[in-house]
Amino acid sequence: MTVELVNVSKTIMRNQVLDHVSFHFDSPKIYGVTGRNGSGKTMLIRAIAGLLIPTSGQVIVDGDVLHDKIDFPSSMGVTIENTTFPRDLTGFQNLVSLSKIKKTATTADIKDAFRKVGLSENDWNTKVANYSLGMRQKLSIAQAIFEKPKLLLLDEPTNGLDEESTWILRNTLKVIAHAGSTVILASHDKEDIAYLSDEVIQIDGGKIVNN
Ligand SMILES: Nc1ncnc2c1ncn2[C@@H]1O[C@H](COP(=O)(O)OP(=O)(O)OP(=O)(O)O)[C@@H](O)[C@H]1O
Repeated sequence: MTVELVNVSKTIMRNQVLDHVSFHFDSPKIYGVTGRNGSGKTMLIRAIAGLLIPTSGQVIVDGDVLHDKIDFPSSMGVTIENTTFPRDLTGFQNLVSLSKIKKTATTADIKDAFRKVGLSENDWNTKVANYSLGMRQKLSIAQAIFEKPKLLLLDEPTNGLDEESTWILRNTLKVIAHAGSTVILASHDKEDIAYLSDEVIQIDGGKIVNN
């Protein structure tokens, strides 16, 4: 999947959170977006996901302009900070209920996604109310990958993960990219960026500063 940002700017309450961002994302590749707190990483991810409408400029996904012909990229998985899930359902029940919306994934795909993020069968049969922070993070990533999206957008994916889980996830992301997807991840973690990125995007004050 290709994503083209053409002069994308966004102003929220006089704060310019994205400032004339132009970039071409391609597959199969992992893009690491990095920058200090408040630099605009999450805003960039949101704009690509169709969750933020630019004040000016365009986001073009596989040739289609977002908020014109389409509202969201057609094949997309996304994690945004503080994703919430119904707490009385198990992790497995949560993903089964999501899979009923688009009908693009089987229960085998869901179990496969749990394994790929390091959630055990015991974990995925536990109610989300009893999940730790790291387990919720894994569920959020499983939610993003279970439909095998062509575009995967991840905001701080290793936040809250222990070392073993971090490596399981990093290897999973490499496999997903090599299978042909475009992966864009925002991270503060230097090791995430160094190990995962085919291309690094440094952002500051809503601008890409390394291109
Ligand atoms: N809901 C909001 N309304 C208005 N401004 C916001 C909102 N959320 C974030 N901002 C502002 O947008 C700018 C970019 O924020 P963003 O969340 O993209 O930063 P970030 O690089 O992801 O930061 P962090 O590393 O802390 O996650 C900041 O100036 C922030 O104050």
